[in-house]
Amino acid sequence: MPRFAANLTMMFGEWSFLDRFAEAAEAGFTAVEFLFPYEHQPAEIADRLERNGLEQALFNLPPGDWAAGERGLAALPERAAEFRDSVARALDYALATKARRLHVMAGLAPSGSAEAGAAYREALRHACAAAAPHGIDILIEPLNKRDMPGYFLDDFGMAADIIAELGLPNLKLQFDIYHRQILHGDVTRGLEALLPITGHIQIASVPLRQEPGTGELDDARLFATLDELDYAGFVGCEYRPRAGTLEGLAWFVRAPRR
Ligand SMILES: O=C(O)C(=O)[C@@H](O)CO
Ligand SMILES: [Mg+2]
Repeated sequence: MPRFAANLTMMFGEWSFLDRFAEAAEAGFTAVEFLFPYEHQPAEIADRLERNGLEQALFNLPPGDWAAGERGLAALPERAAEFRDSVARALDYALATKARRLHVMAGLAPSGSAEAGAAYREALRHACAAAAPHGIDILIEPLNKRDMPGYFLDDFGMAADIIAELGLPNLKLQFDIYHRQILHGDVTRGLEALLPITGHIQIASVPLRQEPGTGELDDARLFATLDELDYAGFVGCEYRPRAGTLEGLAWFVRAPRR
């Protein structure tokens, strides 16, 4: 069974953000992820991880003005300086929390735009160079067009091509099974083909983005497939509980504590 990371942005919303760490540990999780830690000091997050014996699997770089609809900066040529600042800020948090993976959001830009493509590649080169000395991977995640209309990285083939083209050892794919199913389907073959370049996996039911096992995919079989493929990374539980986080955990198989 893969090692699951509770997504503290979507799960445990019944508690305040800092209290979600203890609740996740109590529920049996040994790792967590979330979108953004930036409303709290790095030391506060590190303390919650330490106190609850949790590993920080992943979080995102600052995405620009999220409340105003921004969804990342990397593919926005006019925001290159701000993007570089966001890399430094995220690395401060990654070092404090011992996170080994950072998700770089591309932003809203036409997928076919040469200018956006060039800015994106330059941004990824910069992020990977800054993260590499710390043993940190930079992840890119294709997002489906229904949840994230206008998002630059909207295709798994495009992500794989960019990773191959840049050839950076710490640039990896964030394979979100929910987005994969909506964008392309063919999830098992996708995992088989892309696992060598995958640094993180996420799961949610399709189409409602709720608990695994409640949608159109056979999630238990996909977890077995990950075991068969010797996937040793995390599976982030990036779903919105249907009727309470704890009430919806019947699907969850606790990993032995490491
Ligand atoms: O939406 C997702 O899926 C994510 O993983 C986020 O980090 C980006 O919105
Ligand atoms: Mg995701």
